[in-house]
Amino acid sequence: MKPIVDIAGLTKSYGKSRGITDLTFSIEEGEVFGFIGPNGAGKSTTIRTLLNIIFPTSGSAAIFGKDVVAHSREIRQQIGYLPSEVFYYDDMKVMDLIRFSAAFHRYRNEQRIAELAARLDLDLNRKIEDLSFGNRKKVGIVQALLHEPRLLILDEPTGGLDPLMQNTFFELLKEERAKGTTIFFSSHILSEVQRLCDRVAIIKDGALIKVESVETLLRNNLRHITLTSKQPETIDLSGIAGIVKREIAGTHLKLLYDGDMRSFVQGVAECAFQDILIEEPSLDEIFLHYYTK
Ligand SMILES: Nc1ncnc2c1ncn2[C@@H]1O[C@H](COP(=O)(O)OP(=O)(O)OP(=O)(O)O)[C@@H](O)[C@H]1O
Repeated sequence: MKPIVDIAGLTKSYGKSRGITDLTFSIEEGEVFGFIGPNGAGKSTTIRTLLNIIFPTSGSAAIFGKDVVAHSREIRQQIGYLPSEVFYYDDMKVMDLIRFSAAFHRYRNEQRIAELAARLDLDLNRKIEDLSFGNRKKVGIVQALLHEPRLLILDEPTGGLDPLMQNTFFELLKEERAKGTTIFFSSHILSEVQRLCDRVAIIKDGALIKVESVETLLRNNLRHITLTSKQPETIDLSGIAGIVKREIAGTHLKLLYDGDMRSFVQGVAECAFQDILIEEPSLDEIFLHYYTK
């Protein structure tokens, strides 16, 4: 079976400024595929090139087996796209904007619009200009989902949504996935991508670092561990394998640990400490530790 998104040597430079360089990867039908990288890595540039909003400098991309430049309009009909920043004609009512979008996709299902709006707690009768950033994002989500597209392309979709709304949004995506919709989802938050995606492409400085299954990514156990103690220098962790970095700051012993958490907890159980904090490392640290050696 042909991939639903097929990117080959895709390069976009903005004059002197780097955009993306020689990206090659593909997404299979039905996959939830994460696109992850720090700010400025090139995620939006890739997505905007796929949508033919900007043109590639070299290389090519195909969606549904069709070249994205030559067939952009017909491709767009079957895509739901949520841009990272949503700009609208402020003077319009939410409902009018959504109907306009539905008409572009030749989709008539007022009930689906009402259902999505209710799930997201979005008032369809408000004017766009009266909406907060988060509520504008919800309008974008309804627009992206309403016509039940074959492929959803979401650029940093959760920005501006509060945690409760993020949960609702993830529920909606799971329902779409269950219908067989392919989802391409960019983010700089690893935990968010882990929550939903089957595979991820990792991008940094405009170049692809790796395409990896989330399962493999999760097998990486890198964690920040902070032990609080009156005398952190007396804590003896010599019996624990996998401590990558160790530093003392005041009453804190800060560790970067790459190993089995049960072994760590067992090893540290007899030590004199008052508190323990275990945190996920930043994406940059994961890149540094696993991918740029
Ligand atoms: N219109 C533009 N003109 C010039 N340079 C640009 C333009 N858009 C993006 N760039 C540059 O291209 C690179 C990739 O930017 P891009 O917005 O694609 O990254 P991103 O991964 O989406 O980041 P973010 O998470 O901050 O949105 C950056 O160095 C950025 O400065």
